[in-house]
Amino acid sequence: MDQTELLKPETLDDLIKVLHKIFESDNINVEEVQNIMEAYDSNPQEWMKFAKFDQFRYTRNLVDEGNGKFNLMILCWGEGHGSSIHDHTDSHCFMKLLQGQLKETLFEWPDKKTCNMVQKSQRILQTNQCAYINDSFGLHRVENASHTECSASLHLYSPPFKTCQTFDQRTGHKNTVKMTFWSKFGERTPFETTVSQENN
Ligand SMILES: N[C@@H](CS(=O)O)C(=O)O
Ligand SMILES: [Fe+2]
Repeated sequence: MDQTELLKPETLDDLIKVLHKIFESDNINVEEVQNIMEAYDSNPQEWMKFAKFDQFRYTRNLVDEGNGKFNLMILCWGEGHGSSIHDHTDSHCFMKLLQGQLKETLFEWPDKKTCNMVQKSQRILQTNQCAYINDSFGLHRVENASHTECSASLHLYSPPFKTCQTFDQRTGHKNTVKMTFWSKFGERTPFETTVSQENN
């Protein structure tokens, strides 16, 4: 067993250190990363400085650039906020709930004849749970279905990516969209670089 599997990260900083160690290798064990992320008990005091909410849509807040191997970010979901149906640009995507709940709906990749997109499954992710997806699993949409509670999730993408494809649920038509950060390392990103955010 790899040594990192035995460690429980006590803080977010601890978790980031362990992730750096794991991603030094080019062979990623998905289950190992998922277990480590799940083992961290979310402590809002440790991540509050990154969690910047917007009134209208979910925000992406960069926490760590993982030595170029991964991007770690906190997504902040106000009541009713959700993403469009999208892919993950051939990257690994880990998603750990830090606060509240999120509903994840999986879809099949549309084929040429498809009009309405085919829904595969749906689940509710609970605080501290860590989900995983890559393009071979299909596409997903994530929503904070609550009308009274906001949610926050910690996402790790490896390798990092700057665009993804979004899909129209009724037609299957796709668009490439830029993905931008609402804040980086706790500082609000200047306005010019956030105008094209379109996935939310
Ligand atoms: N993959 C999405 C968030 S989610 O809906 O999984 C993003 O990075 O913005
Ligand atoms: Fe996603």
